[in-house]
Amino acid sequence: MKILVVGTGGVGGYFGARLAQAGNDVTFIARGNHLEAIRENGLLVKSINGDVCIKNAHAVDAISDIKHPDLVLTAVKAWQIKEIREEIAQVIHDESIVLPLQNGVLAAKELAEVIPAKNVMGGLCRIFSMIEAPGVINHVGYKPEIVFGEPAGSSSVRTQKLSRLFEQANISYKSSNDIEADVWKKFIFICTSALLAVTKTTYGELRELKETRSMMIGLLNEIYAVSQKAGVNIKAEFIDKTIAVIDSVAYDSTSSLTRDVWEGKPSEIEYQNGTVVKLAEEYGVEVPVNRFVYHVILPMELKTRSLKGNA
Ligand SMILES: NC(=O)C1=CN([C@@H]2O[C@H](COP(=O)(O)OP(=O)(O)OC[C@H]3O[C@@H](n4cnc5c(N)ncnc54)[C@H](OP(=O)(O)O)[C@@H]3O)[C@@H](O)[C@H]2O)C=CC1
Ligand SMILES: CC(C)(CO)C(=O)C(=O)O
Repeated sequence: MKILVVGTGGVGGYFGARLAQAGNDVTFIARGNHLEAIRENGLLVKSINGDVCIKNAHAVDAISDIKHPDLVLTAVKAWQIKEIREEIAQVIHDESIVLPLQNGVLAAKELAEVIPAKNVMGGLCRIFSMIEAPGVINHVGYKPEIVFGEPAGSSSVRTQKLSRLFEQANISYKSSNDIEADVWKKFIFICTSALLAVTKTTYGELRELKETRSMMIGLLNEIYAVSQKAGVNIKAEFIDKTIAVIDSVAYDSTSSLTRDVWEGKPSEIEYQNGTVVKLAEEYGVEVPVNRFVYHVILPMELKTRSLKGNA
């Protein structure tokens, strides 16, 4: 299968390398010294599941350099979707699958505003990985998994095609019959990242102090209430299950947004708690904890973006 990985970071670098390792024709979109290093030395993925180096990885900086991919994995940060969607629309063919792996609930919608909706599937991923150095990805935690599904539910020829692809590449996957609910479930969980960021805690520290634990539970319940107004099919027990997951993750775990905020990098706050606040306003739901963490991070976010010329 001809695969285009747009964004060769923690996510795109890992999954793209596993697909290339399995013999697929993978092109990686990267830029700057990361692209140069990949071209010079190949793409090295260090992983708790076993390292792999894709020598002679096909890496370019322009999406327009590749024509007619069968599968496009979008693996840029959520706010970068709007920067890449026009170019993707220009290179795909009638049956290409565009599969977003972003955190948040807006990626598929933002892609389908420009790319024909029939080409866009719903998706998400789980992994703990990052760019360690130019040309080097480090997968340090979580069993990597891709979840995908038809926006309308049910299995299809292309969900079967993706299942075979990931199976052959030894990538854990779930073909979902309700990808909207799965994307929202991850969204509810991941929105605790901003609470970790503002309280300067790991999941272990956040959950053990009763004051921060109660904020965490409040934050989760608020997003659940928004999901119900949005008509997403999630049962109320999901919140208790999420709390149980948080109680079971390694004490020192954090998440990508938390680390981005701490490191003064642009973060996905607009696509996480910022989105919760906007949707809550639309639906008339009170979300005081989400509003608080969003507003605390916002000044740092705006400063970081203006310093980096990204505002
Ligand atoms: N990392 C993780 O553990 C997990 C991440 N996610 C989600 O996956 C998504 C991707 O995250 P992650 O992989 O961590 O992000 P990274 O920042 O590690 O990777 C994104 C890469 O895409 C590059 N990129 C962006 N736009 C372009 C462009 N136009 N041309 C070329 N390269 C480009 C970025 O370059 P540059 O830095 O120059 O912008 C960067 O190297 C996010 O939504 C995240 O929330 C989900 C689960 C786990
Ligand atoms: C929490 C985690 C690692 C799960 O995949 C994640 O999505 C992130 O760090 O952004």
